[in-house]
Amino acid sequence: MIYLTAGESHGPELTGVIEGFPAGLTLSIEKINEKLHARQCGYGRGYRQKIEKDEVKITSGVRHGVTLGSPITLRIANIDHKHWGEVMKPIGAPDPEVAMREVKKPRPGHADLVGGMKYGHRDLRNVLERSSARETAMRVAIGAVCTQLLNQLGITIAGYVRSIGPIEADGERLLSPDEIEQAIALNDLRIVDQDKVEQIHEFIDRMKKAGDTLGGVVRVVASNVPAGLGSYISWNEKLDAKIAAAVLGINAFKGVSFGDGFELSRRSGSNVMDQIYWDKEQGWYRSSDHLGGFEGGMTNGMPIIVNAAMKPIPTLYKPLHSVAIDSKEEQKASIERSDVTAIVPASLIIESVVAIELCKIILDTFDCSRFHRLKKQYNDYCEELKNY
Ligand SMILES: Cc1cc2nc3c(=O)[nH]c(=O)nc-3n(C[C@H](O)[C@H](O)[C@H](O)COP(=O)(O)O)c2cc1C
Ligand SMILES: C=C(O[C@@H]1CC(C(=O)O)=C[C@@H](OP(=O)(O)O)[C@H]1O)C(=O)O
Repeated sequence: MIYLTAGESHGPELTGVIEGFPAGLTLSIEKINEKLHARQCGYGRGYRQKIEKDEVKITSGVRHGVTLGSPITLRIANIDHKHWGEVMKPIGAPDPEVAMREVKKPRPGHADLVGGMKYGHRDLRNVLERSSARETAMRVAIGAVCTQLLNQLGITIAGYVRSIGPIEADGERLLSPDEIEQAIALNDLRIVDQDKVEQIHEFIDRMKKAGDTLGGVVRVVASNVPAGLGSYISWNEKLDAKIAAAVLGINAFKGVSFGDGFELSRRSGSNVMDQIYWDKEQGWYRSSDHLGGFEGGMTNGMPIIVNAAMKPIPTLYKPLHSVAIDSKEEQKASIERSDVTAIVPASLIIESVVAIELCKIILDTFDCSRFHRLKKQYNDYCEELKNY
């Protein structure tokens, strides 16, 4: 399976194409739209989310709700485009009467300056529009398609927020996907610790007033994943490495770890390795999951635990030092409408890219032309593992 996304933040729409997805999978549009809606929520988001109402339109690869095996095309309209029609029209010369809302003062932490230097753009809007995390709406839609395939194989994935800026809001133990779903349904921060909600709201409000921004850490847990996905044979077959690349492919993500993460490096081996057990009922299992479900680049049958760290949002309403690209005058960076923090939607976005990578490896490992056959092979494989 491969996929591609296209579209500018204030252009007419986002487009995604998935190729190599099996025929015969029943797909729910409602479930895709639920994820898109969830990505728009979360305390700390900016005004743009009040304008958009993300909904997917499927224009190929699905008929009467069932996948055909042909490329699936997904489209999401940018409602905000109506305010940017002349500035962002794909074809036709710009109207000299309309201000083009050019961006000339690159924002530190954004792709603005380097993107302009590399591609020769003199209006940094040409960089900003595609480097914007608006694109993640499409990755969530693609992730939602992949999640439906995984769910039908019994695999579940859930993401939540572990910390926002300096404030920790983590559960003490590893929660089950159901517990995570329940916990995050209770607040607009996707945090497990309900007692911290007020404190974090106040902190985000304070940052907003100060013209500053926040990042955070999220965790995604994938459960009921069979052992042996990925391979130790070559570096580029290691599934943990593929997931890490997918996570760092999300705007503003700067760190990724598995299981107990960097903390593992401070402990002795006896406190890190997940000891091996077997019983007739469940076959092979471990008594702990410090390593986050990976050994030798392969899943080991324990839940996959991915932690991912997001830097603060780079656009500041109290802007930082910059230099105008034409005049070379020292100036404050441009201000574009912005979120204070996007760590809440980010937990769902990371969930989505983990789903995409898991789906890809499953489709690479088993016969992917027909879902029914894939499922049979997959179940046989799981049975074989149990009897090893
Ligand atoms: C869901 C989400 C929303 C974001 N919203 C904003 C925003 O409103 N303003 C902003 O400056 N950056 C925002 N970002 C981060 C930038 O897109 C990102 O930092 C920038 O493209 C530079 O890429 P890099 O941080 O990966 O180097 C957002 C990121 C995500 C994942
Ligand atoms: C549009 C989304 O996020 C955008 C990501 C983003 C950025 O620079 O990454 C900047 C902001 O764009 P705008 O200036 O249009 O408000 C965010 O709103 C979205 O998540 O749907």
